Amino acid sequence: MAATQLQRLGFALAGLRITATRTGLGGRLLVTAEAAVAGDALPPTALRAGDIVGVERAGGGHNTEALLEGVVWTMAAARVVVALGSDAVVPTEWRERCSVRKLANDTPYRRMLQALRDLAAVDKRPMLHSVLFGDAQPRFEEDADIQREVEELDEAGDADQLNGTDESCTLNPSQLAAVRRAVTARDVALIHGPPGTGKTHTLVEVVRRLAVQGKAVLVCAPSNVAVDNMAERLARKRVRVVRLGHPARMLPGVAAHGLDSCVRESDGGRVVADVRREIDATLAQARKSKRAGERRALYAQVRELRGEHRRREAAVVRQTICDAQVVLATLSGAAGRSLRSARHAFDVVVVDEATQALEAECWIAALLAPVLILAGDHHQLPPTLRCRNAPPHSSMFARVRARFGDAVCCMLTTQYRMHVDIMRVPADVLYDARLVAHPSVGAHVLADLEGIESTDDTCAPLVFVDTATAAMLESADDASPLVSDADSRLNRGEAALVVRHVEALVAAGLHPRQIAVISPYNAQVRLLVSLLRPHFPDLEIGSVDGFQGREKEAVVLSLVRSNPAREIGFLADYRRINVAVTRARRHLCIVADSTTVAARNPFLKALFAHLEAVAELRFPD
Ligand SMILES: Nc1ncnc2c1ncn2[C@@H]1O[C@H](COP(=O)(O)OP(=O)(O)OP(=O)(O)O)[C@@H](O)[C@H]1O
Repeated sequence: MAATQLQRLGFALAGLRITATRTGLGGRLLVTAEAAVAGDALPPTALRAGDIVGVERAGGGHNTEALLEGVVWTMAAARVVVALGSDAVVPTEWRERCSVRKLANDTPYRRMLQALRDLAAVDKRPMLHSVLFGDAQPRFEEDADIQREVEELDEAGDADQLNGTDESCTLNPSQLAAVRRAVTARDVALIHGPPGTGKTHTLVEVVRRLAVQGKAVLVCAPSNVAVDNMAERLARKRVRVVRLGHPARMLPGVAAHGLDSCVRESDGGRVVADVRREIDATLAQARKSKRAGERRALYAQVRELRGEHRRREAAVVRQTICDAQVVLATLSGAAGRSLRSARHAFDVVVVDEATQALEAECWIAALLAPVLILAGDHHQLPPTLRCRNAPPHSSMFARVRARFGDAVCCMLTTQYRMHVDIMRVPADVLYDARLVAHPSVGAHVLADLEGIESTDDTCAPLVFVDTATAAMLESADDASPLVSDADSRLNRGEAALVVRHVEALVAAGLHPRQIAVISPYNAQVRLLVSLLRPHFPDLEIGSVDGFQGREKEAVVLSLVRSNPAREIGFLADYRRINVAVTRARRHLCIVADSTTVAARNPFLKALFAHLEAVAELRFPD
């Protein structure tokens, strides 16, 4: 498709001119492109920092060979900066007219496939693999000396916290048990963290203790955000971390711990930077030179310098990785070039959000160390698979847990988020009634917050607006141009009720930033955005799937489905409903048609019975 057509869909920027090139971190060629008319803003686009894109000459849409692949480095109103490979040369004739188009990214897929091939080629199966295949029991250190060391670390950790050298909260008993189990694992350990139970907090402590013991630790997660979260928290605990990955995909605060940045700050890195400057100067000279012979010689010099740059940089990268106590990367990033070429041996690999990773992604991690620690919650949503006919799958975490149960898995049992009424059904039905609310949150409601008026809404942790008698039927989303939304549904009646509820919460004194409006259906999300965003720009409105891992003081949930056939589509996945109802801290309002949705599976049945018994009930007409 031509770049101009793609531009209309938000996937390309056409008619650009290149206004600057310079060598950036990692020897990448940073290309700045602006609108052809100087000073004009770029058209609206869906391109974001971190996207994989191709730079091509204008009209080059049919010739993918003449496309330079790179990553969007920064995006501003008037310019886009793309990081190309260190060997890239942008032909002079592209400079006046070029396009940037988004490319499909099959790297994660290729890396997973490679991990499975590597797994198949393993000669002598390590014990970890035997346990992961279910052929051997997981083992834990029972050696008295090691146990004593673990206890000493408990005491040292507590002392840090008491002395104020560690600003974080102490570990509760289930967290402490999970930490002890994880640091004594000889092959695999699982940490099961239901919503709000401090899974990441616990995992950070596991990693810190392993680092103190002198173990080389690799920390992974399926998403960049989850990796950055771990990196930030570990750095705050003064653990020496290095975060692998493209800086354009890291949170701004984490980029300082990025490999590029660590390399740049090192002595060897400064020499590399000198070589880079020499490359830029020689390139500029070559571009200016009018004599073909001289130009050829200068380009040859650039090639040589680039070789030297690569060699020196590889050595500094290797050293930086070896010097770090903890290396962090996405699961896919762990299969990338920097780690492969560093050939660094890790003692332990830790994977956060492991239930959001595909089994094959987890094998990337499992191939990199003899001990694997996975943390997650198999009762929340698994990764999204775009293939409609994909067979049902479970994560490595869920599979290993099903095989070995409590022999391998420690569950965190105190949650620090929800009022007990909000927590009750997930706690009883999914978490074996073992989940309890910490006293600091168990009874909290919105009215306890400063400046919030006491109303029926702000004093109620649970409100159920039942549309069963109101004939508010769902409809299909005919307006969406996207094929993927063909099955999406909306419900205008529910949307109006959601608007009314948000208005009431704001009138009682809540800041819109303290509220989230969520729905399982994208069409309903779009409708709610159109109704609410103009009045409440700070209100967060999104899909249930996109809100996993997040929380707000108040959540308004619209379940949408209302039809005579009582079809509930993907609401039937109890994990989606679990995520939806466990995001609120003090107030959850559910807008739904009980006749359509209730009693369709044991979880929904228990949820609606609980709503009828405990929630503040409303019946709109
Ligand atoms: N032992 C503790 N004492 C006091 N507060 C705690 C403790 N452990 C965790 N918390 C608090 O609980 C909240 C959730 O912690 P964290 O972000 O680690 O949880 P999580 O389980 O990773 O979250 P999610 O449910 O989003 O996966 C944080 O505000 C954290 O400070």
